[in-house]
Amino acid sequence: MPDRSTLLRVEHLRKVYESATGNVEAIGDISFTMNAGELVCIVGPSGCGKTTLLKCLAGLLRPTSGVVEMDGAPVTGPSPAMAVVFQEYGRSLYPWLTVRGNVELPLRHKKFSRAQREKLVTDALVAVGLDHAARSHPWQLSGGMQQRVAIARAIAYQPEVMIMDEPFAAVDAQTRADLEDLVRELHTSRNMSILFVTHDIDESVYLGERVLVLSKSPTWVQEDLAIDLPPTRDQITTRALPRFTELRTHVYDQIQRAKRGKTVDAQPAR
Ligand SMILES: Nc1ncnc2c1ncn2[C@@H]1O[C@H](COP(=O)(O)OP(=O)(O)OP(=O)(O)O)[C@@H](O)[C@H]1O
Repeated sequence: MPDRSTLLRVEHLRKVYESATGNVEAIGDISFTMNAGELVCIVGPSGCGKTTLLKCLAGLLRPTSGVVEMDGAPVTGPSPAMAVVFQEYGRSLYPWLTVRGNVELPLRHKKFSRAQREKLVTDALVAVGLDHAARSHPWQLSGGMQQRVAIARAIAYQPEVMIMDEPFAAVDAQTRADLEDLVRELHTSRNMSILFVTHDIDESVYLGERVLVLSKSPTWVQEDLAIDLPPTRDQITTRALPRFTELRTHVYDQIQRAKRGKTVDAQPAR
């Protein structure tokens, strides 16, 4: 039985960027919770503050006000409980290290024996289907394979939550579908808690157990939608389900309303 206790709590989060040319209120007032073992997707109009939100959650940016808590403790800086996978895999991997070296690097800050480290790295590379490429360098791999390395690095780190910021935006459609299935597989087989930010409405519905739809900036949570699709998902059959179409249409409609700045009645997707 998966553990479904509260993992992440965000309450009245607000972020204002201050600069000489004026202040930008990126996040108005965001509150939500995420349970351990959940896969939650976040979508919203372009520029609505998704990246700002993730940086605040990951302790990379200090909120102007409000609270972010992991396991009941306030997040005040980068936390070993979280691993972040960014869109720009090219810039997040070290070209002079091998695939294995890249995955192993963050583990050097944890108190593992060499044997434990090697086991974690091998296990993570197997999980992403890259054990055969352990001795290659990132620049010898395709974009999709490089993003798998970044994901392996996050898995090996054994975070309590993996935070992904539009991780597949820069890969081709076929690779993207494979990587989406990898994320689903990590979630279902390892019970990984994943917070996944995407521009792509279909991707959010295909992946998520919940989709948080954000308003336009200054941002709040316009809808917290339960995705009641079967947990075993498949690119062809799941996307062909009438319920998939209903849900993606509903999210699309919410985002159109968000762009127009309309207040939305929390109509369930029926
Ligand atoms: N460092 C900064 N200084 C000032 N304003 C910023 C800064 N970073 C982001 N912003 C502003 O905050 C708002 C939200 O930006 P953010 O990048 O978080 O949105 P996003 O939803 O991730 O964008 P996109 O959909 O384009 O990926 C935007 O108006 C942006 O211009």
